[in-house]
Amino acid sequence: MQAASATVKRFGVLPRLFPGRRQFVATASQCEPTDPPQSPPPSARLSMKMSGWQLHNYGGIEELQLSDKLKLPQIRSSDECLVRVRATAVNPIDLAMLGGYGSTLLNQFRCQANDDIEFPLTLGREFCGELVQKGMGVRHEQLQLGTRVWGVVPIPNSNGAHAEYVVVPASCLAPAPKLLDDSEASSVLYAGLTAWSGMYITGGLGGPCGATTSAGGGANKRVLVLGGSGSVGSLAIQMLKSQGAQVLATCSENAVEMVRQLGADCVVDYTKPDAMEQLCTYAPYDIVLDCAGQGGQAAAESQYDFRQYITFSSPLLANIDKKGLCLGALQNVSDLVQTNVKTATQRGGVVKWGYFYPAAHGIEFLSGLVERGKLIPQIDSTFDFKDMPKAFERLKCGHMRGKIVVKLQSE
Ligand SMILES: NC(=O)C1=CN([C@@H]2O[C@H](COP(=O)(O)OP(=O)(O)OC[C@H]3O[C@@H](n4cnc5c(N)ncnc54)[C@H](OP(=O)(O)O)[C@@H]3O)[C@@H](O)[C@H]2O)C=CC1
Repeated sequence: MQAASATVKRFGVLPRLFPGRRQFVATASQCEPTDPPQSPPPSARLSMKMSGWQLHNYGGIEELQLSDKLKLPQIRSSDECLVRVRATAVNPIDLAMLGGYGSTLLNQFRCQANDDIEFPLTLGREFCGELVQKGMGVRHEQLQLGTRVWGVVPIPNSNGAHAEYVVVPASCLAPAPKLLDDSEASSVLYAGLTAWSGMYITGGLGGPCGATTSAGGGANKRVLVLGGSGSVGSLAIQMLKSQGAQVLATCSENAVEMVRQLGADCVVDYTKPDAMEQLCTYAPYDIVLDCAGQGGQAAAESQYDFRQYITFSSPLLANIDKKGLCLGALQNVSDLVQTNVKTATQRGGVVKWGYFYPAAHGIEFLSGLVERGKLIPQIDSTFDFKDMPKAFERLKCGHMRGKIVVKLQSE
């Protein structure tokens, strides 16, 4: 009885904050009895305004504008959650989207889903924060109000994580691993799920179970990771080693030691004249994972053999930006076929395009690795929220050694 009244006090404020969406949002009595009695969560302190970085035009870093008068993003369907962001990260996709990359296709999704116009747009694909409100359909026991969570924002969402609050589907969230602080926890999932989907969905490394469950897999497979020093590459190496794969990785000279420490069995400095020769020595590879922005064309030009070459730098969105939906789609088919004809005849392998995919079982896989101490995030640099443009400047300079983190709250 005591617990129930405490909870009413805690969540009684929510329907008043969002009068139009009462049917989607968990209130006190609806959360009981699964919610244990807790001290008042931050939801009780939600205000209608928040700070966030927005774009009103595509362009350079100067287009990023900070405002403290933004409307909180709204829960629009019963499976969504509102999270107060404590830390977020800046990824190459943010910099690209700032310049308008992918807008032709992504706007189709955005406008269909939300009846929204293109701007304002808030970037930011991943975060660590606190669950402050959830839709009525969110029944996961682990997702209680007040839970410290980590999560990702699906690409078409126009409200990203470079703001005090973000709304995402519950499937894009999980409790943040206790071993990681907020900054570390904000830096894993976007790159981690990219590597995971490349390996297990596109590459089929663990068979059907690897793609549809958190089982992983890949023991004794030989994988070459191009760009082992960056965000995706540094996580891919650790994920592969945790599954018993043989891992070769490329990076530039000053990252060789770091990449070795991540567990790569052999590290090749790609700037050395004999780099290609060295890579040929260890071929053939079951999978080459291009985390270095090389693209499919590089597969045809390589001298080593492989079964699959999976690049995360596909021309898919750029072709559609350039030629429109129909002609761009045709161009994509043509590019993929042409690249594959070349590589099949020259190297005997296939080229595939890999993508970030926000799969709940991928998050579960990554959570498991962190909890077992098999995956340690690499942080390149950390910035305060007010210095977001500096974080973008850092990314623009390149030569990343892990992730760029932006903190909203001190830990
Ligand atoms: N399709 C998708 O859904 C996604 C695609 N991506 C793409 O994947 C790629 C990797 O992303 P991310 O890890 O975040 O990027 P980062 O910028 O964090 O890492 C790239 C790394 O590659 C190194 N590098 C550059 N050139 C080479 C080379 N020729 N050989 C080996 N290493 C090289 C860089 O260091 P240095 O220059 O010092 O060598 C850097 O450490 C990017 O192109 C990104 O756009 C990422 C996420 C999702």
